[in-house]
Amino acid sequence: MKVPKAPSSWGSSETPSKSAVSTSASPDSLQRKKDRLKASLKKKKKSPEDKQDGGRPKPADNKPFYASLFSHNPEVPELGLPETSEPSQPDVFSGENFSDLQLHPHLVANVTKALGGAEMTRVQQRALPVVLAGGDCLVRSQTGSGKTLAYLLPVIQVDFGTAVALLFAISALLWIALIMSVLMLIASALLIYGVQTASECLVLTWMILHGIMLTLSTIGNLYQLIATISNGFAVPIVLAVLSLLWVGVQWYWYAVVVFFYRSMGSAGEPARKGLQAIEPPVTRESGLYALIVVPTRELALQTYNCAAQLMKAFVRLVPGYLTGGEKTLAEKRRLRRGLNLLVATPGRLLAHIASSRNLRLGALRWLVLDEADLLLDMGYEKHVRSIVEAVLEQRAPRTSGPLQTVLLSATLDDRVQKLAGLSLTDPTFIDASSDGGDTSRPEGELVTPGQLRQFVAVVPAKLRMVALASFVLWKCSTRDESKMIVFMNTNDMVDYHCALFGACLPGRGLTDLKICKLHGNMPQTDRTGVFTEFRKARSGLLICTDVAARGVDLPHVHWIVQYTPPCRSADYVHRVGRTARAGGTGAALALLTPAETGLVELLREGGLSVSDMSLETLLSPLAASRAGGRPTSLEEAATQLQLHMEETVAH
Ligand SMILES: Nc1ncnc2c1ncn2[C@@H]1O[C@H](COP(=O)(O)OP(=O)(O)OP(=O)(O)O)[C@@H](O)[C@H]1O
Repeated sequence: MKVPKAPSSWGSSETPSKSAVSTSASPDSLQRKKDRLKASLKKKKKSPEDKQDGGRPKPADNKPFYASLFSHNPEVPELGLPETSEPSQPDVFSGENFSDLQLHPHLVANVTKALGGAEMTRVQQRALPVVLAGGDCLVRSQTGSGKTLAYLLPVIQVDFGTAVALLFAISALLWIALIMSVLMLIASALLIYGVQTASECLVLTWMILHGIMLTLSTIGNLYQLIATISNGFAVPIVLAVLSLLWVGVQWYWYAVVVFFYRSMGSAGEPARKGLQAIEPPVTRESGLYALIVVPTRELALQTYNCAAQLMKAFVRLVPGYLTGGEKTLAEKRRLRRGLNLLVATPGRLLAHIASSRNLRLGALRWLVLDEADLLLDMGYEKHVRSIVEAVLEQRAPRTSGPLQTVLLSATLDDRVQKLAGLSLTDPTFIDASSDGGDTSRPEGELVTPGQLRQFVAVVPAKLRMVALASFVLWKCSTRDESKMIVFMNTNDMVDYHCALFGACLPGRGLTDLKICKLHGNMPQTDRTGVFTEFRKARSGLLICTDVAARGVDLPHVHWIVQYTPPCRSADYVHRVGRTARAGGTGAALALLTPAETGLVELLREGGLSVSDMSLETLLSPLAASRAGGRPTSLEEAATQLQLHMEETVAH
């Protein structure tokens, strides 16, 4: 495999030179190794080629080859962190079920099936009633706590009020009566054809009685007519009332039957109607009712998939998505055919609002701004403002009713509050980001799932790549914990390490490990392919930039590794939030150079509990392996792996 050369900005620190000194980190062992190495070098006479090559030794004659990985490294500071910390129990669930909210049964069934459980998370339990009631809402919650459903369910759902439930029960009973009547008709037909049994005699009796009632009713109506004509009073009034009641029952019956037919796909009058309950029924021609704006393409695709799954039972409703990187013409075609719910990234959405006649916002009832702080971080502030303005301008409130806006954000800084001021009217603030929804929580406090185990390892820059390779070999060879995401800061780093690990690691026992990459410089089709594939996979290694750090939901990820530290402690929280989602377990490791240990202090100040993972622990899986049929030391094993990687790059 062709491995790109290391980008110059970081290549020097990532690719140690091959010199002939090997030491370990502690001063004593360092000295011992130096002595041993000097002794072995004295025995070896330098060849002319060695001299030409700056005096560097060559890995010849089956002699062990030492690189300078363990020498001239800066001192690793003592962080004073505990070695391990016990993860706490997941605190994300509320103890209440989706069915407690009287959502449409089809929707509850869909959600329960999709999630494999019916219990709501805390943010869902707090936000769903507010959003269902139709009010604007500002939601803050920890990563992976299920915010998406907190707004998607009310948009799609139909309220199932008590009165409606009663009517539904009555209509079910009348249905039973109707079915019985049909059965009786069939039975009487059989009777006419000469088939007689005891039950058919009963049917016959019922039919005779029914016939008598109908006859009496007809006579009564006739009598009423005659009596009215002859100016009588008492009898005609009684008969008129009875007649009216009878007509009323007939009409009620008719209404119930009609209602029941309609309720096969929907049910009743909601306090705030979801898409499925709007009258006249929403079809793809009805226009756009719900608009969800998200910052990244992956998140758009993921939210669209979630909506499409929930809307499965409601065949008339059509969801869609618009993201940058897709073909505009295909998107225009999709818009022309009609969509009721649209998930979009801001840039492409605005382009369509400006240029596409088929994207009309006049009927819009729901506007959702998801990951609002990231939208602002990514420089979409102007876009979002223009989108909100276009919505307010194009909507026809008289026909479409009030606009409901939901804004979701991990942080609530001034910028987010300004955006909330622009788009929300008298919003309810829901903070489910900490136990008990403590809204007095300081803004700077970092919240990660309690069940997430977090580690930092201080690793000299030269050793970072081999430490990562060793960690991947260690964790991805065990079946239980073999889905891992590694975050790096640049696209070039992702390309380089993905190609390098893809070439080197399979030969070291990870033959089945799927290694893939994701960054913003890849074609959209590749990005979508990788995202979809890694989502479905039970194991694999994804090397990526922060394009996958926010909002994306990649199930069953066991380890998050931060190969380079994030720019802000909030970004650390988002990265590690790709594991231990929705009450699941997970672990995170940040590799820091001695110069980067300031992050630990930031995390501690933010209230996070991180443990120490030593370099020896990281490399120990290599030392346990056998090279050339004999056990190797930790340094030798690490050096061999490093050289293997260097030679792969060189050839
Ligand atoms: N009630 C629930 N029970 C079990 N799993 C759930 C529940 N609600 C959501 N999930 C699952 O939790 C995962 C995270 O959900 P979601 O992506 O909505 O979280 P989020 O809060 O938006 O995360 P982030 O902050 O990373 O954007 C998804 O896989 C989703 O299917």
